[in-house]
Amino acid sequence: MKNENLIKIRRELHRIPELGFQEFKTQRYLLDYIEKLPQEHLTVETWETGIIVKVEGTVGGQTIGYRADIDGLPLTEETGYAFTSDHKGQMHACGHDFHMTIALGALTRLAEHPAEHHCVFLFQPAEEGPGGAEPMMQSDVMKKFRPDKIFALHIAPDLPVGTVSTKPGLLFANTSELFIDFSGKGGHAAFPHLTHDMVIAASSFLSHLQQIVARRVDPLDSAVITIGKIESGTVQNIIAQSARLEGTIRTLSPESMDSVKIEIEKIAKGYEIANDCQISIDYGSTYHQVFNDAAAVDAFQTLVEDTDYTYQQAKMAMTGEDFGYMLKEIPGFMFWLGVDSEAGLHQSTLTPKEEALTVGVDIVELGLRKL
Ligand SMILES: CC(=O)N[C@@H](CCC[C@H](N)C(=O)O)C(=O)O
Repeated sequence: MKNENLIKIRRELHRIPELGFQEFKTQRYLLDYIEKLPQEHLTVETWETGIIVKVEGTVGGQTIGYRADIDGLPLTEETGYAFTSDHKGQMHACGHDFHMTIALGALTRLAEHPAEHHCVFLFQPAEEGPGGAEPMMQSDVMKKFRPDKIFALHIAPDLPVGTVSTKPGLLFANTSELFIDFSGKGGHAAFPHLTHDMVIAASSFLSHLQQIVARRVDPLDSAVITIGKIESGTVQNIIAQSARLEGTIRTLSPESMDSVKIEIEKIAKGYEIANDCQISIDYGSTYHQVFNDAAAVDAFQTLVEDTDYTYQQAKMAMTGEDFGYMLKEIPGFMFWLGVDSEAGLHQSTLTPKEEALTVGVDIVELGLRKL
């Protein structure tokens, strides 16, 4: 398939970003495309808003899987693209439009010329949250199509087009969402001593959270606590009776995740006493770390080095990916695909270079045929 066809698909998908488990138009778009491919070797099934496509091999034997995530983010796009999101406040700001297009490109090639072994394409919902990989793994449809090896890619804005990058072992962090609700006595702005101000409680709690990373986590280990959203108050002259912090925790090991959570809970107990308030903590969804199989990465590196594309050793990143749940059960790996964008992931101005689409299709096809 020519890059211009891939660009057309990417732009059409870019217009219709949808949040986790609401990817109805996206699923329809993907199914419409898949239905137009040669069907002789294909089996297509849906799971929730996701899709699984099996391409029967000409000989049989092992099954290799490729996973593409399909959801968008709650972010207002500011790219200035002519094909900007039709869905106000939602955007493909993490490259899932690329991931899906590349999967369709590779699927097209495989449907036309199947590999000797079987291949499975997983179009997975809800990577950004609440997480589609874990329930998809446990589904009956996955039991039927379960691959023996699996891989996936993620766009990398900081890498040039033509470069792919990964590493054996730990690639991405353990994650846990973090929702903290504060509730206390509000009142008149002029009489603070008669209230317990939840704006003050939540904002100092927020700063205190950073002390966990600075003083409770071994400096040779690593953790991130990010609060991405604060909500509190109704008007400038009422002391707020409630506040909410929304964020995420990232650690390099599941054990550090447990200790960070214990520290957060300890601080919360202290704040409840000091601010005469109630604090409730909800950890939302958690993702298992992305741990790449060393032998699979080694084989991938050899394959890529045999092409005109560049293989680069990656560093660990504090990104999360629910693909980690698939890798927990099936050997495989995730890799970065260079897309050279000045703006990074989760930014409203993310503009990955579309020349990277063909690179992605070439590499995914290679992996599916040769791994
Ligand atoms: C690749 C990527 O950006 N993934 C997301 C995964 C988010 C998981 C969850 N909603 C959380 O925020 O903890 C990321 O933010 O790393």
